[in-house]
Amino acid sequence: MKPDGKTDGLHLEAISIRLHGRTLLSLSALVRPGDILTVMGPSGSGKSALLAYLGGFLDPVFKASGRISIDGLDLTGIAVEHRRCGMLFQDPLLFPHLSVGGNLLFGLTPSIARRDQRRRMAEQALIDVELEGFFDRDPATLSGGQKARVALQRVMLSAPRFLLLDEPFSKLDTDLRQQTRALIFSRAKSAGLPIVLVTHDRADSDAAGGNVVVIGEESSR
Ligand SMILES: Nc1ncnc2c1ncn2[C@@H]1O[C@H](COP(=O)(O)OP(=O)(O)OP(=O)(O)O)[C@@H](O)[C@H]1O
Repeated sequence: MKPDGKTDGLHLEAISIRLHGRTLLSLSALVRPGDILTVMGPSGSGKSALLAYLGGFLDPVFKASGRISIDGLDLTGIAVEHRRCGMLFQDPLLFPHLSVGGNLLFGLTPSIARRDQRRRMAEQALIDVELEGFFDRDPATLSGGQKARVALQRVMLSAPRFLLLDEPFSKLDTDLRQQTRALIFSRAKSAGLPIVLVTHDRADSDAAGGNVVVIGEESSR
């Protein structure tokens, strides 16, 4: 419990997103550390807009209101670069001009100044996802699942306060999808991070623990 009397976690209070005068979504939720809130809804219902609002980079064409806080810290007015929110997308979006290690070092906070220390952290992050020895590899030579694991560790090294996942498993085939999902969920749980997950797949929401909000139902009818 925080000094302001609130429970730890990501609080979404009376979030509302509008587009051209129409309310796309309204929601309130608490996502506790290590828990996952799954957001589902038809195409165009505003799932990505919600993640963008939580991350602090919503296109100004949308009008949004509501309070976002994490562990009692109000994030609503905080700029994207200071929110410390980790994002994973459908595509792992690894930088093609950097090695796997370069991608991981990109995620590390500059406050960890010693180069050897930074490298050790990146190497350990690779070991943690069974990619030992991949530091100097070109990301283009990695499989989809390996790229997803590097993207996850780049995010984790940036010491996020919470994670936003926008269909990060949808391009992986079934087995790999299951494996990658389990890995991401267990890493987030052990780090005590709240997750907001956007997906179209019931298997994802079941694996995430079944805490689901469905948005945009009226607009799909
Ligand atoms: N920059 C923009 N300018 C105007 N309209 C936009 C913009 N970005 C998205 N939209 C519209 O806002 C609505 C919500 O879009 P959003 O991408 O959040 O939906 P979504 O639920 O994530 O869809 P999908 O499941 O297809 O990814 C849609 O009607 C979309 O066309």
